[in-house]
Amino acid sequence: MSDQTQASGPSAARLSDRRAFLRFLAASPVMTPTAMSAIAAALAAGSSDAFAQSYDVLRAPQQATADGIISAPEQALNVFDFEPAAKKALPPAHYGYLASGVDGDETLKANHEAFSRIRIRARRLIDVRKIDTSVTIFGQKFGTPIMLAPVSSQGAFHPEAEGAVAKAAKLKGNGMILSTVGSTSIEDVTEARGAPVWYMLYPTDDWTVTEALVKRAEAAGAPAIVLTVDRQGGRNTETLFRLRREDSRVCQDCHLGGFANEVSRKPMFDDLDVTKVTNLYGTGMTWDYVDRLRKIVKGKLVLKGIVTHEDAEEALKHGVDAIIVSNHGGRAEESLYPTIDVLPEVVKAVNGKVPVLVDGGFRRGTDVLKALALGATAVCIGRPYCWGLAAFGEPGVAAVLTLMQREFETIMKQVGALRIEDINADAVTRA
Ligand SMILES: Cc1cc2nc3c(=O)[nH]c(=O)nc-3n(C[C@H](O)[C@H](O)[C@H](O)COP(=O)(O)O)c2cc1C
Ligand SMILES: CC(C)CC(=O)C(=O)O
Repeated sequence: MSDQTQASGPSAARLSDRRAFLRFLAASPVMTPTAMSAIAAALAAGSSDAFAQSYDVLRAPQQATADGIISAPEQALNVFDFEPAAKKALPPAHYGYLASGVDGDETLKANHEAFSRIRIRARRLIDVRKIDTSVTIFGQKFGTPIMLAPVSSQGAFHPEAEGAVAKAAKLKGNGMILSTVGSTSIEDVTEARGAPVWYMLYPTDDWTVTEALVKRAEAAGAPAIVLTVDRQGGRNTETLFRLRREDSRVCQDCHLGGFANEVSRKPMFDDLDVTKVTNLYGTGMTWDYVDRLRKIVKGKLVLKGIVTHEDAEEALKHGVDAIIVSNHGGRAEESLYPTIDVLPEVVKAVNGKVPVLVDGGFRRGTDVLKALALGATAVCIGRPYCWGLAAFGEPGVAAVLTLMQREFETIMKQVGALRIEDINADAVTRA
């Protein structure tokens, strides 16, 4: 297994000093004699899993904080712990921008809730001590099938913005997709990630500008252009508006709104003449636009925001190289089906011809396994890594990625899968 998947926590140096480590464990208020002797035996046997085995007992006493909100990334038990920490760290309007769905947030909530209707079938008596979680998409190998979805304006969450995210993604082996309206240029993100990143395109209504964005992304090495197609109808981000009642300060980074703001401070539009551009979303885009883009994109063209088999079939006809099943994390339309529930119809329509990715509500390793079992090639997460970023910068993002990866590896072993390809429909059933 790569170093991308090792547990964080007490350093290797501390682990190598067995006696000090055992003294440290013995001092823990939750340590039981049985757990203590199991850990001592594992250490004596030189097991590289010693820390993993002891981790459950170790981390419990580190948790308490005065207000129940974590104050360091290593205190987190799961990714949910980062959300209140992000809320505490951010001005209300910035948190509102991150948290918001649309209308009553029904799609947003449904995305995650839907995972509990899918149950996992555990398998026994398979030697799962060594597993491989790597996945290759478009010839690019990642250490994990958990990718980072494009999230705009990350400067609103942390001064290091997408740069911090890219560094954590490099450390943990996650693929990354940069938003057109990111706070950091693709050149800087690529350097921080140490590898090419995918570029998410919001089309403008000036073809010259759109073409220049694509060319710049490809010149920076982006193997894929990800066209987001689910923001054409406008939206009502009510949670954001509610929190802005508490925080009326203007923010150039995320919620001032309007095209001028969105491009004027975003580095991908530097040096471009944007005087003719009036819109990033309501551009009247149709399948003709996909054809036009297909002709100029030299690498792979991906559509993000597909939620029906009809559109998946159409996408294939138009030469698309991959699909991301997405409802924009519940930020586009209200009352949509959860993405995990529409994934099977898209997978069926695509029939293995191109990779199918999915995002929306992924918070647990088990969520990831369920999607892969239902035919996804990889999954993307949005808000969770931004919670980590907002609360603690790069170490926060790294901790979020570590926790999800650790949970994913655990459930992979529990279903007896040694490689990503071993995860199939037999691993899940509808509740
Ligand atoms: C604050 C925020 C900004 C986003 N910005 C973009 C964007 O610029 N382009 C895009 O295609 N999707 C954007 N998304 C949607 C994500 O790419 C992704 O589809 C969604 O966050 C996945 O759901 P999750 O947050 O529940 O993981 C954004 C999401 C959030 C929360
Ligand atoms: C509105 C855009 C600037 C970013 C986006 O896609 C989002 O906030 O969901």
